[in-house]
Amino acid sequence: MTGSDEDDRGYASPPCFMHELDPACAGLVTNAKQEADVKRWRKAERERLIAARLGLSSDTRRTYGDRIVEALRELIGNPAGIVVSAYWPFRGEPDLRGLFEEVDAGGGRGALRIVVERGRPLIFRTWGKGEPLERGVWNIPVPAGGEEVVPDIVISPVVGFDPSCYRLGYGGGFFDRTLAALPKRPRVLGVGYALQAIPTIYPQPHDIPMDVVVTEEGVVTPVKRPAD
Ligand SMILES: Nc1nc2c(c(=O)[nH]1)N(C=O)[C@@H](CNc1ccc(C(=O)N[C@@H](CCC(=O)O)C(=O)O)cc1)CN2
Ligand SMILES: Nc1ncnc2c1ncn2[C@@H]1O[C@H](COP(=O)(O)OP(=O)(O)OP(=O)(O)O)[C@@H](O)[C@H]1O
Repeated sequence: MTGSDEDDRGYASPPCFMHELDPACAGLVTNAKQEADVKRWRKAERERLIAARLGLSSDTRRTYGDRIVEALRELIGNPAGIVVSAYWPFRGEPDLRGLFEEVDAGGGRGALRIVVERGRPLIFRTWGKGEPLERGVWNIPVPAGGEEVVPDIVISPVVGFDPSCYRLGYGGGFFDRTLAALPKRPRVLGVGYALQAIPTIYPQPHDIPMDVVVTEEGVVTPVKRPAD
């Protein structure tokens, strides 16, 4: 159909009406793309960092884990009357299980985290050395009994961390959902090896920074962020 109005306009594609959109809505389009980019980047970065961690020999991981426990002992201080949530290590995470005995001996309570369901916050149940465990989601051992508690201190293993102490985890969103849902914000002590330090995790609105991160090299405190 030559000579139609269409041809006379001379455009190769329909005009863009983006400028007529509500700017907030146009922003959503950009944010959705950014979010997808960050998700893709995080997935690749998790794989790289977990592989690097598993690349450490078990002897090295044990030595580093012992140093991390020493620093945590200082940070926790007197555990009398408080609930400290540690974790059951997997995929090469530092093994801090000795802390459960120390916390109990000092008059505190140790607790383990439990995945109730994907997309839901974690819950915490008390656990002490020798008490029964059962297999939870992803086969992570969880207390078979114990009492549901709100921890005063949460020791959180990282896959990666940045200078602002933002945490990259396994991608379930459990950490941030749990902190957002707790009735009282606990002290959050991240733990990892120094090789898990990255320049940024590209923090998203849901990401909540940790108070400190402990590695075999010492304690990282967050650099001030512009919003502070
Ligand atoms: N030792 C330990 N226990 C813990 C945690 C932890 O970080 N370390 N978690 C701390 O919060 C929770 C478990 N978090 C997990 C989250 C995701 C996957 C996981 O395997 N995810 C999928 C991919 C998910 C995705 O990208 O959508 C996978 O790797 O195949 C495993 C554990 C509770 N218990
Ligand atoms: N408070 C929240 N409310 C709703 N969704 C959330 C919340 N926190 C995280 N998510 C969602 O969970 C997904 C994974 O988040 P993120 O990449 O921060 O996981 P992660 O911190 O690496 O994982 P994990 O905490 O399980 O170790 C994201 O798509 C995010 O939108």
